[in-house]
Amino acid sequence: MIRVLLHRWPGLAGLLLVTLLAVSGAALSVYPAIERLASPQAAGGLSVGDLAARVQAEYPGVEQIRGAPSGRITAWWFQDGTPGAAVIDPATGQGVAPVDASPAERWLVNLHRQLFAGDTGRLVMATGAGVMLLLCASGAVLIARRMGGWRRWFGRTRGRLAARLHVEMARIAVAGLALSALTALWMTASTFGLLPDQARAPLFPATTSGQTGIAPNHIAALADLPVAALRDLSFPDPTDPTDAFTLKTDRGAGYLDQGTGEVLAWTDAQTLSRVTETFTMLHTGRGAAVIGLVLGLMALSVPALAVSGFALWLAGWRARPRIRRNASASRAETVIFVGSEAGSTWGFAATLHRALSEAGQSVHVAPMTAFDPARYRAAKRLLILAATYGDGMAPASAKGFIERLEHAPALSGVPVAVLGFGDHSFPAFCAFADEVAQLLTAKGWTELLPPDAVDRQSPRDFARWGRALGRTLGLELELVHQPVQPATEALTLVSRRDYGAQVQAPTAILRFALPRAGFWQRLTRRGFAQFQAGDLLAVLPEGAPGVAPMPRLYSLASGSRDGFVEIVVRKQPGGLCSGQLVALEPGSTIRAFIRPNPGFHSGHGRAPLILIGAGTGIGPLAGMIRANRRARPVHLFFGLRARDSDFFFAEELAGWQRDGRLARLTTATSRGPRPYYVQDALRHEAAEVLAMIRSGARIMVCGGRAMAEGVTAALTDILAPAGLTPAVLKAEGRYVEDVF
Ligand SMILES: Cc1cc2nc3c(=O)[nH]c(=O)nc-3n(C[C@H](O)[C@H](O)[C@H](O)COP(=O)(O)O)c2cc1C
Repeated sequence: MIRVLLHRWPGLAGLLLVTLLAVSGAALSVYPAIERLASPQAAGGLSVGDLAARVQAEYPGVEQIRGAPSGRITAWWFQDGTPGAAVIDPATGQGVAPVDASPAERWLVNLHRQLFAGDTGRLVMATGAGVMLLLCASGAVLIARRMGGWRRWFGRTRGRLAARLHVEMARIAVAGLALSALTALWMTASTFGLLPDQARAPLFPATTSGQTGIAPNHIAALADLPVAALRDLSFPDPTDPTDAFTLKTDRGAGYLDQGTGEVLAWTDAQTLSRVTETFTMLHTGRGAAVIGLVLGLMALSVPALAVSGFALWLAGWRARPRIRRNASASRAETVIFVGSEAGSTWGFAATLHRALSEAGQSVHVAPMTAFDPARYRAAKRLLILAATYGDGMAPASAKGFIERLEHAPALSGVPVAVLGFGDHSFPAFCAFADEVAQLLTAKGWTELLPPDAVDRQSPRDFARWGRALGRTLGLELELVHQPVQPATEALTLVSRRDYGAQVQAPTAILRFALPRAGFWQRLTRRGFAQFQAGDLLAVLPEGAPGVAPMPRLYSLASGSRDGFVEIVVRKQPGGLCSGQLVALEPGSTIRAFIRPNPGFHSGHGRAPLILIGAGTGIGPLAGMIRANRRARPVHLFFGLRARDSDFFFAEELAGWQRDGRLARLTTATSRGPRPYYVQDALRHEAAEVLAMIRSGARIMVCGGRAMAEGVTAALTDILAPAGLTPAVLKAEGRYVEDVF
């Protein structure tokens, strides 16, 4: 509700208006600082009386002197029949600069306050400020939720780049943006006379002394008044004895006799008008130039927030299949939650929605991020379809679900079923769905069905679960879902290098030409337009005609900047896809698409990298070293069987060592009189490894499961003297694995 109604829709609707307000406001924020630097300031002890006398000496026809909170003094006069005005140097009373703002500033002010459209424009801009305030308030609540509480406001952010950027900018800028929006609304209300804050001048005195000619520096009320407190001093007509000085200060307003200097009438400013003055100062920065500049800088985050917010919405919108006739959350009997990263689970959810709707139920489908039990007033059951990513992590559309579930009371009489979507070749098979199921039980939710899993988007697994669900609900439920694969590209093999024949493990490094990315891919930097080593190439094997093949995933040993697509493939005994790939000849083609794997990217920092790989696991690590053109310190531990048979990338590794991309290479060969594995090499170099970790190194492991377990055991021992564990490093994102 907060995310959608109070943040997403107002944000999308007000995107351009709020951006325009913020950018013009940021540009205007520099003027008060310039004004402050350019305006001569009054000396500390100077009184308004002395200032007025100095100005009068220079300009005998002076009519008005104004003081701004910034310290700028301006005067208006009438001399020899012509009006004049200038910024005044208080030390001399002489004009030093013209009063008028520059044309650029005037143009910006007109745009920022009223869109060049008078009162209507003012109201439009005020609506923009209102939307900004709403976005700040709802955004702050969403950040607190995402971070797991207000106290963790500045905690580590995770997730996609656009989401991270959005949160990181917002949590710094939100207070300033809210202040700018609030003060803008207040000023608009004051402009339209909606606040009872106008400094009410007292009634003009009915009688005066009838005398004229007192010098301003002889008027006690002016002699005691510091220049900083002056807002406006209007001089009387010396030929009219019934006229008087009009004085406005930061404390109030009144009239002074032009013959005796006596205070004829006075009204103190009301609290509200002081609030208005303070708010105006904060908003415009006039009188508080540094605050103005800081707020201006914060306003500059708005275009970036708008772009990242829009990109997030667009990505979510594109990833979600259109669910037709989605019942509202409050009326649905069955609520289906989807945890998905790449979108395929949404397809399963759409099939389930259609089948249940056809059986006469009202069904609502939502991402797991929208979980809010208070809304499901008519719900009789909840169904959770959750994929798993990384090392048992939540997928994008389930971020924050665990925290929400922890804080929500169980709905009584509303049982829940959890169906995991995963891939058995990952060690943490459906681990996120398992975590959800366990937490539901711990929080006292009733189980509708025992937790189940769909392996590699298997239509059979899904249909089996559907039948079990049907039995529980007393329905005939036949779920037929054939997952739709992303569009594939044809890749042509350009070269191959063969290894492993001597150790009965035929392996090839296959290099394909980079296919031309389509317009949309280039625009959104997806697919073959933008990938890096560690992402996955999903290859569709040739199968029996009419049968949709499941893609097989291979870690990429190259990035799009390399200009080719490279993978390392070992022929698996009886393996359909690996057999076909290893048999490819240059010129032949395969069909494939890119699966991003952001959890296994080397990142951009300068922190050292410890890369550990065995066998074909060297592939993505070699690609990361090739991309290391800025010579970040990289230490590679490479486990192979025998140097003369499967030392993949041997020549390139030597070249990368020479040109600084690879700082150090340690190989461990397992075949021979004394088998030696990467975990042995790690223990052997424990001191160096620990020193690198202490200096902030990130560890990346790629290869078979047994090797990864051996590495974890070795690192457990190596880290112990520093009071660290692999689990701690994993939680910090400094220890990542790509295990098969
Ligand atoms: C980079 C990556 C990491 C994955 N990690 C796991 C994992 O740790 N455990 C698991 O069971 N499945 C894992 N999977 C498999 C996905 O969970 C599975 O393909 C799922 O059906 C994807 O659903 P989605 O398309 O809705 O995101 C991973 C898939 C990818 C591409």
